[in-house]
Order: sequence, then C-alpha cells, then structure tokens
Amino acid sequence: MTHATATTFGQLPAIRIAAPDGAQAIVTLYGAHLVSWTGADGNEGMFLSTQSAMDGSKAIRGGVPVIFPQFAERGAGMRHGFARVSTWELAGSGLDGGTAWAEFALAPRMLAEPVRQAWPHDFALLLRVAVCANELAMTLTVRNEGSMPFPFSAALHTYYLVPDVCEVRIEGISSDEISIIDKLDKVYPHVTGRATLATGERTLLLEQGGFLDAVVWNPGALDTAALSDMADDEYKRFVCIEPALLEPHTLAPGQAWTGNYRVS
Ligand SMILES: O=P(O)(O)OC[C@H]1O[C@@H](O)[C@H](O)[C@@H](O)[C@@H]1O
Repeated sequence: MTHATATTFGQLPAIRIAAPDGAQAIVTLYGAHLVSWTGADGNEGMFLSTQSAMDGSKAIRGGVPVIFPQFAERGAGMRHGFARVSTWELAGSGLDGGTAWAEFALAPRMLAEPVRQAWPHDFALLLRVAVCANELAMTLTVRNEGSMPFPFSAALHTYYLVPDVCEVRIEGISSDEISIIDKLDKVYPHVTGRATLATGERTLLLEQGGFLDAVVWNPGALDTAALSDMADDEYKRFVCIEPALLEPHTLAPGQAWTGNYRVS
C-alpha cells in the first residue's frame, strides 16, 4: 500500500494517508478537512455527522475543520473563515520512518472570486497531516507572501468521537476539570499546551503549540435541534476541543506562523 492515495469521501475527492502500521487518516480536498482518523489500534477518533453535507455545498460537520482567517463571528468575514469551504490541493506526501504524511495547500488563486475580493491578502496556507501508531499530528502554517501585513485568527476545530459526552472529562485546559452537563461553548485563553481528554473508554493526550488558546464546544440538545446538519441525538457522540489563535495575529510581509497539534 502506498502512503497517500486518491479516494472519494461522500462526493468529495480525498486523500487517504496510510502508515505501514495501519494508522490512517482521510482528508478531503474541500477544506483540507480531516474526516477520519484511525490509529493503528483500529479505533476511529473523529466524529462525523450522519447529516453532514458531503458535496462541497456546505462546510463538513465533524472531523477537523480548518478555521482561517476568522474565528466564528469575530470579524466581518465569513463565519469561521473561508478555509473550510475552499478547495485545497495536495502539495506533497511521504513516509518518514513509520510516519505517513500529506500536505495540503491553499492560496488566493484557488479561492472563489468573491471570497478573494473580500479578503484580498497574499497568503499561503499549508496543512500537514501525519499519522503513525495511535498518533495524529497536524501542523498549520500561514505565510504572508505579499507586501502588506495582514491579521488572522486560526483554529483546528477538532470533533472528537466519544461514547457519551456526559462521561467526558477534560483536564489541562482550565484549572478545573471540564465536564459537559448540557451545552458548553467556552473560550479558554492562554492554555498551557498540554491537555487530556478522557472519554470513559480511553484517554487521549492533546498537545498544542503556536495556538495560544482553546475552545471547548458541545451544542447540547436544544442547539443541536436547530442544526440542519446534525441528527437530534448526535451531540451525545462528540466534544469539540479546538486549539485556536483567537486574538488576531499580524503577519508582516515574508513572515510565517505555525500552529501544531498532536493527539496521541
Ligand atoms: O456551526 P459552525 O459554524 O460550524 O460553528 C460551530 C461552533 O464552533 C465553535 O467553535 C464555536 O465556539 C461555537 O459558537 C459554534 O457554534
């Protein structure tokens, strides 16, 4: 088996990244959206809504949406930015020791014209996804290739699959353990970079660098009922823990910023 192969996920062109030990990830070119991550142990790590659009008409609900250049409605642009609704291209792939990886790129020339005009900055985005054993590593790089500075925010909006959201315990993001009684939508600024997610079945170590903040989100029953792309009881099956750079970061011409996320 080769380490990165073209496939289709829903109706979307995608890349399957497969390590020799069996670890694998599937990333759609639409959004450079990781829709599935299975460790070498065979366990799926990502939630994906049964009601999600899978045809490029709307952002995918689940997996890891790439949020750029705006978080949620913190700005005048598209909610959560345009990266998750733009079509990226495969920029490279390889095998380093036992780790299989692929890189995805997005540049202004690839954006729909109205999107490009609404955010007319000369950026280059690169998302690297790497898998090995029971570990997933994602690196997002933002580069200013223009002659004017630009500000941006970014996040990896990770939807973790859990057996029951009520059983979830998150440590290391807040001074108190986080559990979810009903809806939770909370920003945690200036996190230490190391957290754990205990699902009742297993405990994942989450390590972030470059991303200074974290957001924890679960819509609860009421907000889920208002979401057209999630079944009414699906909120029980995930928690979003999102490494984020919320305060807009300004990149000078020629500069780059990198955010890392490692899940193991
Ligand atoms: O429905 P969207 O645009 O994917 O956003 C989902 C959620 O994303 C989270 O990051 C936000 O904190 C929530 O407020 C938001 O509801």
